[in-house]
Amino acid sequence: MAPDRMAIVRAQGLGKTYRVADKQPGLAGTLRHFVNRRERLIAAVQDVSFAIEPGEFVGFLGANGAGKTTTLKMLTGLIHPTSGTVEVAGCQPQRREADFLGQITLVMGQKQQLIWDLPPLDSLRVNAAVYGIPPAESRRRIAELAEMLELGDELRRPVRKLSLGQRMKAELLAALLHRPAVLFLDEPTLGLDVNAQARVRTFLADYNRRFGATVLLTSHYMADITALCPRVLLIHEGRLFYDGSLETLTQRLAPCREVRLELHAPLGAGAFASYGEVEAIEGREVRLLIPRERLTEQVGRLLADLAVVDLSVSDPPIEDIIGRLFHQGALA
Ligand SMILES: Nc1ncnc2c1ncn2[C@@H]1O[C@H](COP(=O)(O)OP(=O)(O)OP(=O)(O)O)[C@@H](O)[C@H]1O
Repeated sequence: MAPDRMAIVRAQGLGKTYRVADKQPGLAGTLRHFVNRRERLIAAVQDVSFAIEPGEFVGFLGANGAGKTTTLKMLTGLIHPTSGTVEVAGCQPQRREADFLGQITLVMGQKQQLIWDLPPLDSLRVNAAVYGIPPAESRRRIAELAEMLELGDELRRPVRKLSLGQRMKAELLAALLHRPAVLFLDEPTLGLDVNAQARVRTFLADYNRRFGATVLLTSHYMADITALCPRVLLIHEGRLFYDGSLETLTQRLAPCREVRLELHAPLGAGAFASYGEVEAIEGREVRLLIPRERLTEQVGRLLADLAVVDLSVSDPPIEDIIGRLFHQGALA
């Protein structure tokens, strides 16, 4: 890849190999390991190169264990690369210098920084002090972000009393108080209900537009990616497989939608063969994959031909799409 002078995030030949103890379970295994220590190497990320320009909103896709979190940890300096180089906002992340930390933020859907028993406002005051933001400026930023996030009184209630969606919005506020130029977001909508997901999404789009922030986002929800990310990076078994527009990727991925049916009575898989590909049958519930261009026609036929109690259409989970893609060898 040609070096890109404009890039705010740049990875060049990035790799990470973990060393793990190769120990058999049980006491005998522990003793054997004690006298004959054996290690196994896991190449979590291999030779990954990409460059992201300021203000871009990039989706980072890959199946479970593909290497996304490991890459994000290297980009934020939490772990050192085994090979290659990383540069973010002109800094080397692994040095964890104050200048670097002031320019980035990392939000992990499964982890929280807000203190459970305190209202978010208390944690926000601590964050403001840590980043050296003067009180008046910090109040102004909190008010601005709270308005964008539709947060009010929730900031005065202990975190443990907030809903998951309110908690995630407060987490985002805390993560953005220091106005980072680069946002690394790892599953920020994980477990949220559909409405809360949509609100977080709207906020992230507004934030990116208003502050020109650069965002690298991982999500298992295809809707997050399609709503926010014109460009995607796709990683598979630690290697970068695709870097380009989401549109082109979607055309390469099986362009199917998932149709869920509830029937009056169970039917065998053969009954659905002419409508689409059967993903799963559980009693009276059936999931089918139908190519987008034939969706209207096939749904019409299903409703006309079968005793359907309920029907819904959605994007198949991103995991399924990517899993199928590699299974079919479309990119491999
Ligand atoms: N600390 C660690 N020690 C050893 N192996 C690890 C460690 N962290 C991750 N791995 C392994 O490295 C590989 C990549 O993991 P990583 O967490 O980066 O994937 P991911 O794409 O983020 O997956 P997920 O979507 O499940 O979070 C996996 O095989 C994982 O088991």
